[in-house]
Amino acid sequence: MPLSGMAIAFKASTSACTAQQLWGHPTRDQCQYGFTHLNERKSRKGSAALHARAVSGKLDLDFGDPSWKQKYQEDWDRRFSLPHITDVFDLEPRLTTFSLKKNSPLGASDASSPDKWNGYVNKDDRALLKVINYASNTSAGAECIDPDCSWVEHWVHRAGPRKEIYYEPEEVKAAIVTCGGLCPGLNDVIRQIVFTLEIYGVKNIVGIQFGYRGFFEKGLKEMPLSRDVVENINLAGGSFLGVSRGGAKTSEIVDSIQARRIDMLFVIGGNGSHAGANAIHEECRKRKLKVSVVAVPKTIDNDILFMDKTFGFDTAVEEAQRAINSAYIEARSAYHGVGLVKLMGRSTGFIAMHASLSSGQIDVCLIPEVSFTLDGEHGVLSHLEHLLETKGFCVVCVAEGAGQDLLQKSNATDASGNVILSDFGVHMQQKIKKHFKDIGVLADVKYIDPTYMVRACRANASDAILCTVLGQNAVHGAFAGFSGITSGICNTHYAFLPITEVITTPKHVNPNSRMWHRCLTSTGQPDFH
Ligand SMILES: Nc1ncnc2c1ncn2[C@@H]1O[C@H](COP(=O)(O)OP(=O)(O)O)[C@@H](O)[C@H]1O
Ligand SMILES: O=P(O)(O)OC[C@H]1O[C@](O)(COP(=O)(O)O)[C@@H](O)[C@@H]1O
Ligand SMILES: [Mg+2]
Repeated sequence: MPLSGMAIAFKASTSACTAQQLWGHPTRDQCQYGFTHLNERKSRKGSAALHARAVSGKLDLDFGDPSWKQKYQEDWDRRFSLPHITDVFDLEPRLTTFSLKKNSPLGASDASSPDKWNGYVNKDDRALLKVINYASNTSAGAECIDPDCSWVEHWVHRAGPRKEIYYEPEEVKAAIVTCGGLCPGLNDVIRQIVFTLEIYGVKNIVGIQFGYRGFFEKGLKEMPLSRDVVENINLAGGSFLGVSRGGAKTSEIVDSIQARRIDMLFVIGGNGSHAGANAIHEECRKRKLKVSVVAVPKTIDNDILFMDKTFGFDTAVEEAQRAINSAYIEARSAYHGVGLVKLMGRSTGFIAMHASLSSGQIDVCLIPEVSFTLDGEHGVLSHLEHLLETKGFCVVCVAEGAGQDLLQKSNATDASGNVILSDFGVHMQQKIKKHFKDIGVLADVKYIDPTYMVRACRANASDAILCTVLGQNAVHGAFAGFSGITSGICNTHYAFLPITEVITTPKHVNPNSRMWHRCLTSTGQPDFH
């Protein structure tokens, strides 16, 4: 039943559990290292009962209750249900205009013909987020909910094109914005969003320049986008639209969305941009604007919850390896050479860990999630001494956010409110130089900081594919009527998730994960305590 003009009727109230309520949940510290975090509490009868704390912000489980698992899963399903424009508007969908069958497209002209092409994702299709059944909570990397570490299903919604859509493509104005720091693959995502929108039949596509700023800063004009315009933008790094930090004025942004008559907004960005996208989505709902806000997670830091990886991360690791290799060559070729490389990752050590693992040339990898001491018998410096003595050289990789407890804290923040960190790379370089000078041992320290080189490059093949899929899925999500969602890869499957769930806290390296253990096995570094 095609719906011409898509008349809009508002619903009296939104669903019982609104995204606003979810957004109000307290930060879940357990998300850092798993889904849950157990704390022990005395029950009224005096026996010790284990309760899962804050699994859903409010859920308090009693594992003595035989239905705890059902309650947990119901809560999970509620949290991961996708906000939809029909939560606010009474709307009937129409058959999609997206078909890859060139001679028999679905849609008004062909609505009655049976569609034999199984190219659509059913609204109830889901993917399992976790597949390991941990036999014990002492298993490596175990993420347990109850003391027995019972198997619990965590489902997320499968991404992809739906057979029914909630927008008339010819009437749609779609906007794309890229926010935060640069990341390899931004242009690939922009390009695929434009391509896919055009396949649906959208004619009015614009780019918003320089992040959220483009919505309100005078002089920043919308950029008309089409296949012709974006055809080759993936051949270069950076963002064709420009990026920026700061300027999070939600009401002004939504005023601008309203004035420009934007129906779909695609936000490509990291944690901060996602928080912004969700605020825009909420404000649009409040103003009863039929706008789908769909995000695509971007960050070389790979710190977005539930995602296997974010686009740009693979490329960043590959580039980082080049810096590590140079540091290795310098250190290897010098008498008592010490190569030191600082890699991005303000609160997470994913790039440092993966680049250390992939290069195989690192002796010491230091990340924010794992504390260490520099001085003393068990400190990093004494280990470097040992390495110079035994193998004659060494290579150290540090993540930007590592060792912040050893440095003077600064209260400075960037335009987006992110804390500006003290430079641990420079500190480490000075400490190494001073240490070897003090003990009278020659050390030739070569420090490499490839920070911006790592993220200003073009996406590699694997990231280019990821960007392609995520960009396409973002458009499918918007046409399917979702808003306040993001598109990601979760446990090897492409999924839609509510933004509220992915921004509760940044994802971190789990020091008890097999991956970190593999990194330690590879570097051979001891505990620095
Ligand atoms: N909590 C928030 N609510 C609304 N907007 C935000 C929030 N945090 C950041 N932003 C905005 O999102 C944009 C990108 O944020 P930033 O932290 O710089 O990058 P990233 O999205 O990569 O994490 C900026 O314009 C910033 O003002
Ligand atoms: O110097 P800039 O542009 O503020 O960027 C530095 C930051 O960018 C990052 O890559 C993170 O960027 P995002 O927040 O955009 O994902 C951090 O690792 C680093 O601290
Ligand atoms: Mg960020």
